[in-house]
Amino acid sequence: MKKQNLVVVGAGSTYTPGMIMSLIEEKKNFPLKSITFYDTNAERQEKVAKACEIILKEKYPELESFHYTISKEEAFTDVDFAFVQIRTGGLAMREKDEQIPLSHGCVGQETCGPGGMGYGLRSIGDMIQLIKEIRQYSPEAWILNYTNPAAIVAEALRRAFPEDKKILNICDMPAAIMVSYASILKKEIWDLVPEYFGLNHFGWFTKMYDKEGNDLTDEIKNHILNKGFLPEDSEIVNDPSWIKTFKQVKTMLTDFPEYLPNTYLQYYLYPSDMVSKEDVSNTRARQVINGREQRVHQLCDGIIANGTTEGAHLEVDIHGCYMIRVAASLAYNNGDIFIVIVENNGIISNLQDDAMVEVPAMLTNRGPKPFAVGKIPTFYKGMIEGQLAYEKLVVDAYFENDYNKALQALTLNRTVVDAPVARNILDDLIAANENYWPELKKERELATDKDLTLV
Ligand SMILES: NC(=O)c1ccc[n+]([C@@H]2O[C@H](COP(=O)([O-])OP(=O)(O)OC[C@H]3O[C@@H](n4cnc5c(N)ncnc54)[C@H](O)[C@@H]3O)[C@@H](O)[C@H]2O)c1
Ligand SMILES: O=P(O)(O)OC[C@H]1O[C@H](O[C@H]2[C@H](O)[C@@H](O)[C@@H](O)O[C@@H]2CO)[C@H](O)[C@@H](O)[C@@H]1O
Ligand SMILES: [Mn+2]
Repeated sequence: MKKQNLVVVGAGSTYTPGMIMSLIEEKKNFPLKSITFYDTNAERQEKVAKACEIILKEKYPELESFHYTISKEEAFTDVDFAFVQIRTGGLAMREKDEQIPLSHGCVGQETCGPGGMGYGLRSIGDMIQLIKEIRQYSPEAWILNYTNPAAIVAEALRRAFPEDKKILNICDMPAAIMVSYASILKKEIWDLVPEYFGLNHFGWFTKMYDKEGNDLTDEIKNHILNKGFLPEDSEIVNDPSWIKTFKQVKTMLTDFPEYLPNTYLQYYLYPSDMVSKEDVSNTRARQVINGREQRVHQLCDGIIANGTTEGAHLEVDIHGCYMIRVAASLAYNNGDIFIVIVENNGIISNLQDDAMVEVPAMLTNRGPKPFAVGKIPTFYKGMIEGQLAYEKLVVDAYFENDYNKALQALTLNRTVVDAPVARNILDDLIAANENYWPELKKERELATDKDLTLV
């Protein structure tokens, strides 16, 4: 088995120690020659990197090289895989994405609704720049992106790099949900074969099988309806916010019993309820700053101070394992099935071809080979088309510097709907993102630009 050279981009992320533990756990499936960390924030990366260096020395002695850098050339030269997990604007801007819509009575969430637009218009530019730079130094590398909002980033990358078939956008949410299904069924997640369709953070499981082909869907549904639903992945099992979110699956399944919903649908199906339960001074970003970020930084500080992982609470999580198994299937032509984000091209036959959809695909060294979904029923088609139009308009707004497209996007979003509210939120987001967003011009300014170009 050829050993891989991996670069982790955005290595100062709170997910990196979990990713390293998962790489250690999965070393037989995805053996590595080298790991390089890259981040624009040297200090944030160094803390995580120094701890990971100790973890790797103890638990991955066969790894030939580990180093961290802020030089793109050093980081991106001759890599086989790039795992990209950046957060433009950091958690501080995430907090604004959540607070601004809430202050107008709308859902305040990282990837859903106006917050997703705020985050998307920040992520796109950095992501395009990074892909160009990775390609400059490693034209053949697989680029696995899980930078959020994955739906908007995937659409932007589809447009910016139409010929590049080695960029794959992925989300871990379907896998985290499957960990809970596996627990209900007393099986391993890797024994399950899903049928699923939708957009990122906006989809449904239609069926769940085991590898022998037994249909387990009703067993899962009955369990959820009778006993409820809880997170089981180590990263979120004890997190009150995730527990609340998973519990909502029972409500969604009771109201819409046909398919098993992605947890993120709660924001689109019950927006008023979600808003009424939020505290604007303690949104999810604040909880993460005081929770996961602090915990990960303390963990790293402890390992660095002791010079050993002894006594450190280190865990493997589904986020890391999922990304790594996806990479392994691409690298070694395993043909395993994973839910990933790909261009529709007829997979969902009654949805436009150029939608970036989230569906199961067989992953080979030629890329993802998605399975046909066929026609989807009216309710899901309607929901998806509204959300898709929103996502496409956000990306239009980015590439065309068009204020009106952004306004149309927010007005279409199920979590907003009301045009004056959309305008107020948009104007506040523009003010908050002045250092990050492209300039959005109103119709009159765009028309003047056009006239000047013609002259
Ligand atoms: N797709 C999924 O299902 C999934 C799951 C988990 C996390 N995520 C995403 O992973 C990312 C990381 O999340 P986090 O909470 O750990 O954030 P974080 O802020 O802790 O880490 C992100 C890191 O990226 C760095 N960074 C920012 N811009 C950069 C750039 N242009 N180049 C290189 N590095 C840059 C930051 O300095 C930081 O160290 C986010 O985009 C998050 O939404 C996605
Ligand atoms: O609010 P956060 O920062 O805790 O989570 C936001 C992310 O939520 C999903 O990822 C889950 C993942 O599904 C689970 O397996 C585990 O690893 O925790 C993650 C969150 O902590 C979602 O898929 C991501 O896109 C979000 O970034
Ligand atoms: Mn996700």
